[in-house]
Amino acid sequence: PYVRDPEKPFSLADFEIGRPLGKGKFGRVYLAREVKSHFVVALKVIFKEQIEKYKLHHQLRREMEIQTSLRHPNILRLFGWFDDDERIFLILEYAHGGELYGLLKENGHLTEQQAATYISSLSQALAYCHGKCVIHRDIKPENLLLDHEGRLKIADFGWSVQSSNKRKTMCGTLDYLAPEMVENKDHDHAVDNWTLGILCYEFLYGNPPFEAESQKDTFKRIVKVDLSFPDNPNVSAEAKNLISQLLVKDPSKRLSLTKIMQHPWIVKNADPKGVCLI
Ligand SMILES: CC(=O)N[C@H]1CCN(c2c(Cl)cnc3[nH]c(-c4cn(C)nc4C)nc23)C1
Repeated sequence: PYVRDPEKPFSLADFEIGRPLGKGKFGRVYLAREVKSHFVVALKVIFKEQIEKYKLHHQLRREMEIQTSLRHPNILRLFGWFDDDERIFLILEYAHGGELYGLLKENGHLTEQQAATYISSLSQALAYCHGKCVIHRDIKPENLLLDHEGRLKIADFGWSVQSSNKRKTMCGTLDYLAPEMVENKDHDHAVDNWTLGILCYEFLYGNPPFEAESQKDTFKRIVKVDLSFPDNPNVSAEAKNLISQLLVKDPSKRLSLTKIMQHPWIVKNADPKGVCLI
């Protein structure tokens, strides 16, 4: 097979560009193929004048250094980057299965096996990040992708790219923020544990637990932890038990990532290989 000289930097000429996958404030993401190897990637284009305008060089560099250093089956790879006069190009792993959110909206909710497998994968990915002192992986649903085997991939570098379909309602939503964040207190990695509780609820019921007509009402429901479980045959008592141990106001009292992975509902329902053939 074709082996590339590792020293030779990539350039745009090395890629054939395909359809747009998503777009956002800082640029677009395209399906692309490396010409010689036929290797398929997602190519994220960021306009330099946008970076200059918002003074975001150091944040972008930090995000790229972090993303390049993270190697985990549930974190989307950043293979490298290159630039031309007006654009920076990030060479990203392509997730063939698309957005997990699409699967959730299509079926209305996930099975307990799917939900437990994805919560387990997220917990493992976050434990890996926290182990490398990388916190605050922004795990909103639009950042969760699936590979060709249905394995979850966290695709976020802080450059939230609004994908090309649906989820316009997502941007600016408070639904996933923990109390200490909406109350603007300092927060640490325990916010991710809260978000896992939100996601687990949403995977099983089809919508986040504190959804309300207005942001103000969502805010009130979050700070009050106004949690209720509608009667639903698809949701077991163990699932509710896990969610109730994550959606706890005091960050120090939330179930740790290790305890999540050992929870009976996870042990019983999660696929050990993290693969959930859809
Ligand atoms: C957070 C984020 O980046 N969201 C969007 C934009 C790029 N991005 C992808 C990224 Cl960054 C990587 N792989 C992807 N695969 C897909 C995709 C595949 N199908 C069948 N449909 C889609 C959509 N999208 C990506 C998804």
